[in-house]
Amino acid sequence: MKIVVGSLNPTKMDSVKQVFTEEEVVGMEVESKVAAQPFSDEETLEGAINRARECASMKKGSIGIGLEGGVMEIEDDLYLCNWGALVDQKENVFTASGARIKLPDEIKAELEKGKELGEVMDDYANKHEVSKNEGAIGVFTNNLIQREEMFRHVVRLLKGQWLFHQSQE
Ligand SMILES: O=P(O)(O)OP(=O)(O)OP(=O)(O)OC[C@H]1O[C@@H](n2cnc3c(O)ncnc32)[C@H](O)[C@@H]1O
Ligand SMILES: [Mg+2]
Repeated sequence: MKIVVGSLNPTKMDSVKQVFTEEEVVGMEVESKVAAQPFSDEETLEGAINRARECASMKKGSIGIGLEGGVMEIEDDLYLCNWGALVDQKENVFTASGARIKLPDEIKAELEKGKELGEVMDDYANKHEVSKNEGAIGVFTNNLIQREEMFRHVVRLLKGQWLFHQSQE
């Protein structure tokens, strides 16, 4: 069985490979069909589902996985949010979200100017491609939780729900 991941970002690809160890995992760039920087849970989830659906439809018999990063507001605070979706061969859709942390107000201010978090984080941390490495979650947790580990948890939640569904059939 083939797993198609809707991204070439190594944190996303590696997280799926860590969870689906027996399967062939391939990545492809697909459209999330939402803003490059989603600004709510709903929009981030929609991006993940769109990616997963497109991947699942690419090759018959394969499973599609979409992972999407975004931010969402709770009162005046902005939180990092991440969503994942798995679409199986029968077009069943499973969804799960990742851990969230509050972003500093200075990051919020930059995002409100219309910048993408990836770009803001590179400037903030004075690093290159934070989003493909530890991620914002890594920077702001002193690397205790990095982006790949956070996505790995999401992918495990997806795989587990899919396995449970299969066990009920
Ligand atoms: O190639 P894709 O799969 O699109 O990978 P991406 O890094 O762009 O990731 P997303 O589209 O899922 O995330 C939307 C935006 O938020 C950024 N982002 C999300 N989570 C992040 C994190 O933990 N650290 C840094 N940037 C993050 C990301 O770089 C994008 O600008
Ligand atoms: Mg992106």
